[in-house]
Amino acid sequence: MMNEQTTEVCRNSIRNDQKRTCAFSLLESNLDLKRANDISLAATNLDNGAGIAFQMEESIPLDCELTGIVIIAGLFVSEEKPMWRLARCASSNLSRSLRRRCFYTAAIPGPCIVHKRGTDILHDPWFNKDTGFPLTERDRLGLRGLLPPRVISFEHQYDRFMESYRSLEKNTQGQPHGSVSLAKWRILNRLHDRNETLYYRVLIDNIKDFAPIIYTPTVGLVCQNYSGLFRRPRGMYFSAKDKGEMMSMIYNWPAHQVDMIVLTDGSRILGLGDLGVQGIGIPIGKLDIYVAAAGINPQRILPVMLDVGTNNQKLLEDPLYLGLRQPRLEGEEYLSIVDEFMEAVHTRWPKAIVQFEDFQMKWAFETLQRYRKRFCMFNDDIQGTAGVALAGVTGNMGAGSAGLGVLNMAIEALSRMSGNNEMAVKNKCYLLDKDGLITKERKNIDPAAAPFAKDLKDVEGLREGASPIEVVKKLKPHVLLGLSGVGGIFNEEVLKAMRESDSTKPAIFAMSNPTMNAECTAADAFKYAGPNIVFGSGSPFEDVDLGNGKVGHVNQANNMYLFPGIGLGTLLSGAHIITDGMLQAAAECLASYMTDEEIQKGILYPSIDSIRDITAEVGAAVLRAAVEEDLAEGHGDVGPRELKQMSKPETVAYVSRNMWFPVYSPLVHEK
Ligand SMILES: NC(=O)c1ccc[n+]([C@@H]2O[C@H](COP(=O)([O-])OP(=O)(O)OC[C@H]3O[C@@H](n4cnc5c(N)ncnc54)[C@H](O)[C@@H]3O)[C@@H](O)[C@H]2O)c1
Ligand SMILES: O=C(O)C[C@H](O)C(=O)O
Ligand SMILES: [Mg+2]
Repeated sequence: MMNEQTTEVCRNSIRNDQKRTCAFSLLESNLDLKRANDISLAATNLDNGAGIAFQMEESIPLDCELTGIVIIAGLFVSEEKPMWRLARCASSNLSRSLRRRCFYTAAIPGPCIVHKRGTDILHDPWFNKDTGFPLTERDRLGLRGLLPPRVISFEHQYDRFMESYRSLEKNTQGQPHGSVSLAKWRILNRLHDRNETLYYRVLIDNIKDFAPIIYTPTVGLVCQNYSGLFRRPRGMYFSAKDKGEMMSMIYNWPAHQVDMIVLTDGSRILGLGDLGVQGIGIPIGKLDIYVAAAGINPQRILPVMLDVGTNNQKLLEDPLYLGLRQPRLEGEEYLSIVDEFMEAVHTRWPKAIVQFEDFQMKWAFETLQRYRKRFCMFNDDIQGTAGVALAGVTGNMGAGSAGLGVLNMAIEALSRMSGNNEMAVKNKCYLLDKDGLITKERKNIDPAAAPFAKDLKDVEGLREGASPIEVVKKLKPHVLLGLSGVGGIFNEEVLKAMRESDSTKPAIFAMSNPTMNAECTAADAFKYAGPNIVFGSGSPFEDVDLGNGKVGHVNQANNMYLFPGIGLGTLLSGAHIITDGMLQAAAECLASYMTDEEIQKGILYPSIDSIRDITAEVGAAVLRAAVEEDLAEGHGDVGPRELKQMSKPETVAYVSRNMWFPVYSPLVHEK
């Protein structure tokens, strides 16, 4: 606990607005820096919950010898520099083990009201702290005797988990990649089921290592094996059998408030096709990213599976399959189920945002048009993918929901950025699907693809249905974008043809997921198309060693860079719909995030490690677009007028400040 003298110095410093002195006092005093919770609480007391601001950059010399645990607690520091960013910056030079012990939090947790006691708390991952319950709390909540006597700190629990994870990595070396990834997913999933605070903390701190496990690509494998892996339900399942019941079912969800829903019908899971009810893994993974990247409170998220049957024969015949054993509903029958679900959600949580994910193309477009003016929703594959591909799009393979979504938005943005009219930009984009180049000669052309179909007289030397190699050889494109879901279609011949690109730095994006479905690997892209390419892939690949100390940089061109900011920005704006303007703002924000120098080096996106920074920027861009369109109704205590008055940096700071961060809150029981 903080001693009397230090408390007094800090109190005075705050009163006199000498925040720096206060920080120094904390560091130089003889504090017992081993008890994170104690310090956080002390800080809360000092400022009556308004928080302490520590000027971290100035107050902790980067080379100082730190023997204890550094506790960085307090609220937001200054408009331009949110607390956690300062903290991250200050802690970046510390050793790995000390860094992990830095508690940078944008807000000191207030007490959390819990309506249960005893084992019910231990079995509730929202509140459970495992061995971390302090003795006083064990008394208050009827937990004495239900846990081993020793109280283990959060940091200790964290280390314990990471040790077991690292030893799993060590012990499974050399084993097949898929089974190792599943074992890693299992250990993380068990923690998720048991203790959400610790789970999200390890996820946030190790996002680069863990994203490939809880999200793409391992989540694909999890979905494929879901029925066998199933132990406990997560999220909600609405099925065709629930027709007429959804309005009451929605009240079965235990949380009073839900901010973010990710919904799938399982019909196009990554590039793996129709996985029926097993697709629930996708909403779960996306929402984990929402918590980690956007700081959406995990008590306010809801993964949803809309089970309308499956056309996957293998699953229908699988005795373990957990979904409805019937073919997919079609037409009006299908839409009536989605309608009922949307109405039910809107009735209970009118402000909840619904992200449609991995719907097959026909329903992806149809539902987007049907709901986007009535509900706060967006389709991530159509609308969230565009910005990550916006680095420059002139050639496109895969005329599905993602490919068309990218084209639509990219044409608009590129024409705005370049000053060319949309038609001029569109003329430079060529669309291929499973039947090759799409031209006006195509029979039964999909209405969504029709605007991009080429007139044969404008594509001299090419024919309807021209193959990728024909198109690449003829057009010498600057950018080759793959959203086909078909692994390996950027084969050696196609990649070699990209050497003749008119650009000195051609871009090759193999965006299909998971890894097996990528249009090419990073290694093949650099090997066959040459070292000068810019490479992006939906699933992560290792950077490629090009010899002579040169590295072929791999960019993860995945909509995870955008959707968390779209959701968070919309939520904080209080807008009741998500407009093209808001989505465009998100895309342009990401497109302008990197410096020219970085882009020259082939680095198109920041490291996943800084996903919270990016999300804060994207979220702020979305929020400001909502304000400009007069759609922002405000959120919580912050009304539309305050939002309007915020400068750009103030908006970024506001967004960062509203990100939830996992720390154990004191639990208070109420009947
Ligand atoms: N990286 C990302 O952020 C991101 C975002 C969205 C989708 N995706 C991936 O993109 C892929 C497609 O998603 P979608 O929603 O557009 O699916 P979709 O089923 O709607 O569309 C797939 C399209 O690819 C075309 N196609 C199939 N075989 C082809 C071939 N051999 N050559 C050229 N085109 C071919 C199909 O005709 C169709 O037009 C999936 O693998 C998905 O995981 C990635
Ligand atoms: O899920 C992903 O990793 C990206 C995208 O939404 C997809 O459908 O592939
Ligand atoms: Mg998707």
